[in-house]
Formats: sequence, C-alpha cells, structure tokens
Amino acid sequence: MSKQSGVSHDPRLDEPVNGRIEGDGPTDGAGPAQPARAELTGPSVAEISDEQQYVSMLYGRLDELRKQADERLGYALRNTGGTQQERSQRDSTVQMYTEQLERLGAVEQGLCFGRLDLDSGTRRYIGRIGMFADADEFEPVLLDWRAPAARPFYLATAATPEGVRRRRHIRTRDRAVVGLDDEVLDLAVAGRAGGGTGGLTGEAALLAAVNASRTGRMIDIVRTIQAEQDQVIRADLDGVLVVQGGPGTGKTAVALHRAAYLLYTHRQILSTRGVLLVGPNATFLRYISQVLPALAETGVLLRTVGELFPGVTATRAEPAEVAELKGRPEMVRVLAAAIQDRQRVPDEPLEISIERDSIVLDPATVVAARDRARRSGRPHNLARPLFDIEIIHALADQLAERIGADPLGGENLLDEADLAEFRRELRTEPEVLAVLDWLWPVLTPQQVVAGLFASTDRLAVAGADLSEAERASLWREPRGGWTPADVPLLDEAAELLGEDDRAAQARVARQRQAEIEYAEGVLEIASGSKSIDFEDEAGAEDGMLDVTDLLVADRLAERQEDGEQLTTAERAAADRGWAFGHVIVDEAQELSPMAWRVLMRRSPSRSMTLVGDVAQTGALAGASSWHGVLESYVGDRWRLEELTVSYRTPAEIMAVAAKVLAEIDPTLTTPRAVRGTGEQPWDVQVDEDALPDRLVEAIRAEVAKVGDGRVGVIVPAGRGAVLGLAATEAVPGLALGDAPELESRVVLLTVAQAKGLEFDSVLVVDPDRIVAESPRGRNDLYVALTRATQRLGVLRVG
Ligand SMILES: Nc1ncnc2c1ncn2[C@@H]1O[C@H](COP(=O)(O)OP(=O)(O)OP(=O)(O)O)[C@@H](O)[C@H]1O
Repeated sequence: MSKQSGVSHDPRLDEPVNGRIEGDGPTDGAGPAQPARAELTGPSVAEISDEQQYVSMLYGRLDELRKQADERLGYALRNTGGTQQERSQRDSTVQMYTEQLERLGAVEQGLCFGRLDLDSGTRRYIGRIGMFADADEFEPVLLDWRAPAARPFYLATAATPEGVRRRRHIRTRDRAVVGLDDEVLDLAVAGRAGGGTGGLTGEAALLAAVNASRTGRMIDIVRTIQAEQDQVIRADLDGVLVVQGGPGTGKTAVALHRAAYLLYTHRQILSTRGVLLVGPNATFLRYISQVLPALAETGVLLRTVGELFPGVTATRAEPAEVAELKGRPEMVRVLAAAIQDRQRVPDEPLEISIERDSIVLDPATVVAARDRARRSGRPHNLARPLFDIEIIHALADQLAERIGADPLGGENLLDEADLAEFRRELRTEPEVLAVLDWLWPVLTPQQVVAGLFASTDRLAVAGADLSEAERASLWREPRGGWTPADVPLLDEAAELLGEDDRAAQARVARQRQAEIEYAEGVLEIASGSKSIDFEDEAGAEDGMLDVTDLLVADRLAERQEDGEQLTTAERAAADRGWAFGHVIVDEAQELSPMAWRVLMRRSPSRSMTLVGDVAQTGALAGASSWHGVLESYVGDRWRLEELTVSYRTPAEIMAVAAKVLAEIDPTLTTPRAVRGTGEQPWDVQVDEDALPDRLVEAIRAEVAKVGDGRVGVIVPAGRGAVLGLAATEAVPGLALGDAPELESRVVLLTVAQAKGLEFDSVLVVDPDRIVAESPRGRNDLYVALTRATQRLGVLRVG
C-alpha cells in the first residue's frame, strides 16, 4: 500500500510537527489536492520564546478584561434599589456583563493563533477576539479574526501576498506556545520550492487539524480557514447564498463561522433580529453546539425544523413514506380544505331558543354568511367575526320582522335603533353563541392537524386529491405526540387559521420602545427630568401621564410578560412569528417543500445561507436541485458558491465513495481530498449468522487502531436493533439509540443519524441493505462511506 501523502500521521498526535511539510503531488479527481506552497521555515527557540512573551501579555490583558467585567457585574448585582426604570436598566447591565464574561471565558484555548508580518514592517496578531492595549486604545494588540485587517491571514498566497511577507501559525496549549509554522510569501522562493498555486493556506496547521483524533464534538476551524471557505464566510448578508459542496468540504464549519462573522460585522441589526441555524436532527445540533461558543458567540438559535413550533415537541416516529407525503406542497391544499370542512352548514333549519322566544336559522342563510366570510380572504379565525355579523344580522332581521310587524299591514314598526338592540341581545344569548361556535369554530393548529389525521371522514374530504392508500397512511391515533414532519403542517395551519397577533404587536411595541430608549439615552432626555417611581403613580393621579411614564408602563408590561430579561434568541424561540435577521440551513438538501415554507416565513427578508449537497439527499421529500427548492421563493435571484476540497475524507476512501457517486449520477464528481493517509479501506464478506460476532471483532480491532479517536458503526435501520444488542453486550460503553452520546469511543447509528457527523474510523455494515432500504439508498451509502477521517471498513452480508 503506497502512501499518497508525504505527511506522516500518528493518530495519537494532535499537534503538527514543526517546520517544513512536504506537499502532495498534483492529482485528479479524488486524489489529494495540491497545496499552494510558500516557503516554510522552522522557528528558532528564541522566536518561540518571543512569541511566548507576547502571548503571555495577551492572556494578562484577557485576565484584566475578565476582572473588569466581573467587578462591574458585581457592582450591578449589588445595586438592587431605585426606580423601576433603574432596576430595568440594571437588569440589562447584568445581562451585558454576564454575556461578556461568557465570551471572555470561551476564548481561553487558542486565544491568539496567528501573526502577519507585513511588508511595511508592521505585525498583526490574529485571535478569537479583538483586544486593545490598555494604554493605547487605538492600537489593537490582538485582531479579531473577522476584522477586515485579519483577512490576509486566510487569503494571502505567494502569488497574491496582499502586502504580507510572512504568515505565522502560533500553536498554543493552555497558555503555552508549543509551536510555530511560518510561511514566507515570496513567489520566487515558492517557485524554487516547486510549489503550485493549488490554493491551500497554512498547510502544516491544516494537515495537523484534519489528521487530529476526533472527540465526538465538532471544533472550530478558525486557525485554518481556507480561501474558498473564507469567501463564503464573509459573503454579503443580503440575499440567498447557496453553498454546495461534497462530503467533508467544510460546509457545516463554514456555516457556523459565517454565523459568527455576520454577528460581528452586522452586530447592530442581527443582535436584535437574531440568527437562526437549522440542522437536520438533535444529535447533529449537539455535535456542533460547542463551535459558536468557542468563537465567543452565544446568541445563535440552533434548531431542527421540528423544534420551530413553540410549545410542540416532535419526537414521534413515522415511516419515511408518510413523512414524504406530509412534506409535499399539496398538503397546503389539504389543510385549507380541512379547515373549510370545519365551517359547517346544517342540513336542516336550526331552531334556536332565545329568551322567551325562538328563531330559525336556515341553511341558505348560513351558506350566504359563510361565503361572505370566506370572500373576505381573511384566515379562518380572523374571519369568524365577519361570519358572526352576517348571522346575527340575519337573525335580528328575522326577529324584527316578527315582532315589529304592523297588525294593520303597514310598515314595520321598529327602527334601526331597535334592530341594533336586538343584535346586541342576540350576541349575549348562550344558544346563539353555541350555534355560532358550532358553525364556525375558532380552532388551534393542533386541533386542525390532529383532528384531520384522526378521522377517516375528514381525510376523505380534505384529501380528496390524494390516493386512498395515501389517505390511509395519514390516519393515526390522536394521542401519541407529533412527528417532525407534522411541524410544518402545524405552522401552515397556524397561517391558514390566522393568529391572535398580540405577541407580534407586543414585539413591534417593544422594538419601538427600544428605539425610544436608545434615543433617550443619546439625548439624555431623562437626565434632567424628574425621577419617576412608577409605584407611587403620581403621574396617573393627576392624569398627566407624560412620555416617560408611558415608557415605564410599557417596560413593566413587557417584564411581566417575559418574567425576566430574555435574550433575543430566547424571545425568538418562543415566538412563531419571529422574523430572523439571517437564517442558516445546514444539510439543506434534506428539507421538504413544506419545511421550506416554514423557513421562508421565518426569513421574510430572504437573508439566508443554505449549505448542503444534493448528492447526499436521504429524505424522500428532500431536494435534488437547488433551483427546484428556490424558484418559487426568489426565482433565480440566488448566488451559488461551491466548495471543492474535502478536509475529512482521505483520498483512499474518497476513491471508494466516487464509485457510488457515479452510480447516483455519472456527471457528478467527488471533491478533491486534501490528503491521503496511506490506509486502504477494507471490505469483507460475512455470513448472515456470523455478522454480529464479526462486527464485534471488527469494532474491537478498530478501537485498538484509532488510539484515543472515535469509531462509528453505520448499520441499516432494519438491522439496528439486533446488531445494537450484540454490540452493546460485547463492547462496554458503546453508544446507540435515539440520542447516542457522540463522545463515546464507539457509536452505533443509522445513516440518517450519521448525517453530518464524522469518526476516525467507520464500519459500514451491509451496504446492499442500506441501498435497498430506501429509494435514495445510494445517496445514503455515499453518506455512510464518507464519514471517516482515517479508516473505513465495510462488512458485506451474504
Ligand atoms: N479549513 C479547515 N481547517 C481544518 N479543518 C477543516 C477545515 N475545513 C473543514 N475542516 C474539517 O473537515 C471536517 C468536515 O467538515 P464539515 O463537517 O463542515 O464538512 P461538510 O461539508 O459539512 O460535510 P458533510 O456534507 O459530509 O456533512 C470537519 O472535521 C472540519 O473541522
């Protein structure tokens, strides 16, 4: 077996070797990418010691900032008295310093990781956050990686050095500098070294990162972002950006770093409107959950689509075919019909008893009222008052005709005022109200969706366009909870029903108030004015409420409603109608058309980043083209960026995956692998009966091979239970089930669960069955084969 990469790797090493790293030769297709070569020089002991001094100074500064924030927080917490407004301001201060302390705490590891030496002689240190020296607030001692001035760290090459003479990667462990990797960006030197312009930056640090043992949690790539990734991360906020890339090209990493970049660059707008990041399942969200905090950003809301309907937890399971059906756009019509089906017309005239009398409501009157209410175009619940008006008017007219009839045959004796009085009375008649509720009930989304699926009659009416088998597949017991595919239906039903928009109005009022407070602060309006204690209600007593009183009253109302100071992310999570400043969707190819409708509603400004790979689509309702997904929302007004290098999957494994990809679509190509490992994937044929034992043997062997790394066992869904049982008995600590603990040394999971994850070594069990289990089975196999960073073994059955 030949080594394709000149980089030797010991899985126990998580730090690269200092000095020059040999690059790979040029290759095609799945072969390793060709690194851009600049001159790499080895640092001297003196250089390490100089950097240590600087880095120690930075940590000293970090400690000072923490101490400052801690003291200010303590001061704010002790300051408990004052007016309501003062207490409210204190709460905001407490929140601000708490978040600041969290951020400063999160950047402890790898605070500073880079240095640029410019032609001008200036040095710039690059790190996780920006810091100024205490004495000179204009000269940063550390540049935030997201600042424009830090960008050459990721982009400069020997061919386009951007004024950079040398780029240095600084490796630290805790607070100690443990290594430096230097690149001199000099075209003449690079040419002599035989380097091309393949486009990798900081290759020693990069190769160390991609070869490091996995921990079961994703880590950030801030030290080694590559130029094509940087382009995506720093793309404009506006519009829809699609990032297409094969397995391991860093789509998830890029999506997360983009969130951090956007929050840094557009802090003002995004901290109030929020950023939503949507992932395919809860396990995946746990896998990525540490990345943003390590980038000092805690304000991004991470959710699956199934978690986007406040108050609903969607954990019920259902067959993939039913989820696919629920994800079809036709379901909008089905739901609309289900709601119309709840607007009843009696078969016979209804006799309604009212005080000492009775009236009759005939079907034709109901039909006329129903049609007028429908014609208003209002959603069902909001059209109900119109329906009520029509019916009440008809009933009042009927009463007036009877009571006011002139016995002598003249004109009706009652006037408009009498009619109005009748209407008022009718509105309070319990039997009238009960009839109105029956004819046009006010509904919740839950009532509509659960009621539809629990009734064959309702399904027959609303699902008239579906086949009988499809309708039958939708039927289910009303109890038992919600599935993830139900959530877009609930959201759609909420739209069709129309909502009590008090929450939205309160939000608008709060935003307006925040603006007023801001202006107030700037202009110092309040500083000269009287101190107002809302509790003494002086303003209310003399009837002279001024603007400040109203502000205080409003703030009080908000605080009562919230119960406490909520962050933007918390408020957004609780509000179905929240419009996010930016929405990022990972594994976007998996979403159904109905799920897209939910996300588009959460992003009325269409400021979105969608990352995915249409060749990896596993969900039956998922996408096979980005055009198909986006056409009805933005036409062709979306931008496409492609990522072309796989940092996860070594060349040897990518070659195996390439064969499966060719079967999916011969026009598709795999990304170029950034390196080879020299480890050839292996493949064994196993008898059905021997499978559990052979699997256990293979797991044990792989555990021994990966050192402190992780082993992933990917099984067909239909074999999960049996193999899981055998493996848990034989391998202590093996994780499996609905929410497997990814930090375990061995994790057994299905392809759907493994989406987006990675392991040092992967065992794929029974690939034929994985393919046979789903119409998108080949895509699933492609996903399974591309989860390993080092080793791949395949156990074929039969
Ligand atoms: N620039 C980089 N430096 C170091 N590691 C990187 C870089 N880019 C990506 N990686 C690593 O490569 C691995 C794959 O990245 P990621 O999961 O983001 O890929 P992906 O495109 O989302 O893959 P998939 O489509 O298979 O889910 C991760 O371990 C990530 O940290």
